[in-house]
Amino acid sequence: MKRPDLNRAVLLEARGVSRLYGPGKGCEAVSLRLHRGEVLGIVGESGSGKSTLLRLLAGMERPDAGQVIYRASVAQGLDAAGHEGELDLYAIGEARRRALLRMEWGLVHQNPRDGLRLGVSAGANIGERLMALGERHYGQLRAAGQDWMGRVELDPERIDDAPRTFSGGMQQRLQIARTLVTRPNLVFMDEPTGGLDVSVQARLLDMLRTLVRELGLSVILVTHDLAVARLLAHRLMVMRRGQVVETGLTDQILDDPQHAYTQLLVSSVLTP
Ligand SMILES: Nc1ncnc2c1ncn2[C@@H]1O[C@H](COP(=O)(O)OP(=O)(O)OP(=O)(O)O)[C@@H](O)[C@H]1O
Repeated sequence: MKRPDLNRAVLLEARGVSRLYGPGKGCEAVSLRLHRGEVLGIVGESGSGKSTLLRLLAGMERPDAGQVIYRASVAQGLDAAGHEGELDLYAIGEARRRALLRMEWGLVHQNPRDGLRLGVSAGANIGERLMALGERHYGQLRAAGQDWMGRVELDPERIDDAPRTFSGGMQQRLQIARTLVTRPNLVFMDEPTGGLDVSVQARLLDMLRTLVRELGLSVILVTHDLAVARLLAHRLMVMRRGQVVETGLTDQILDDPQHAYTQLLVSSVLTP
């Protein structure tokens, strides 16, 4: 991925967030900044705390300490100066937090079944998020469903089919369409290609890369797969036992890791 413009405004910021389930288990005093239009990859071996951090950042689990700040004004492309539009995620109410996730953010789960509604059609899965934003016109909802099925390389003719009739890779594509149709200001992805066959993974990754670039998405990406991180992320944060051990541009981290743990990770010794 191209070198990002680090002068871009900060969209999401974590200040010393912690959530520990036991010593070294969870996430401890993590600070980070995600700039608008940037993909930040959080990498580390299984159990290093990546998913815990993602839940804290996405407003799904309250940290024991620290703050998560979302700059709504930056999301809307407005001036980043001042504190206007700055939301302290855990100081606002639960309803507002949930609304953010529904209306402004997107979440791609590792398992598409966690992100889809299996009882309704593919088209309804895509249209539903638009309806939450106020779109009521049936023809437009259907057109958006077909358009997005095409964009994620699903056959638009299958718009009325239930997701459970799709393969795992197709379900993941549908989940991505459902997430991105509303053009979210911030997207969280948790192992988006995990659990799929290698050949299916490669195509999906290629498609995701294109969408991220075309839409200029701001993404927090959790993955243990360094090949996925290499392809999608501008910057990486390496976690070990709940702490950040190294942060930097993706190519720097992967080609010239400084920390001994990152060196092991990159040399594949620790990757499953
Ligand atoms: N709700 C919870 N209650 C107790 N322990 C938890 C909970 N969630 C996570 N943990 C523990 O915290 C540690 C970090 O887990 P986490 O899922 O964040 O790691 P991860 O890097 O995402 O790993 P994986 O890739 O395997 O999901 C693990 O030891 C896990 O067992």
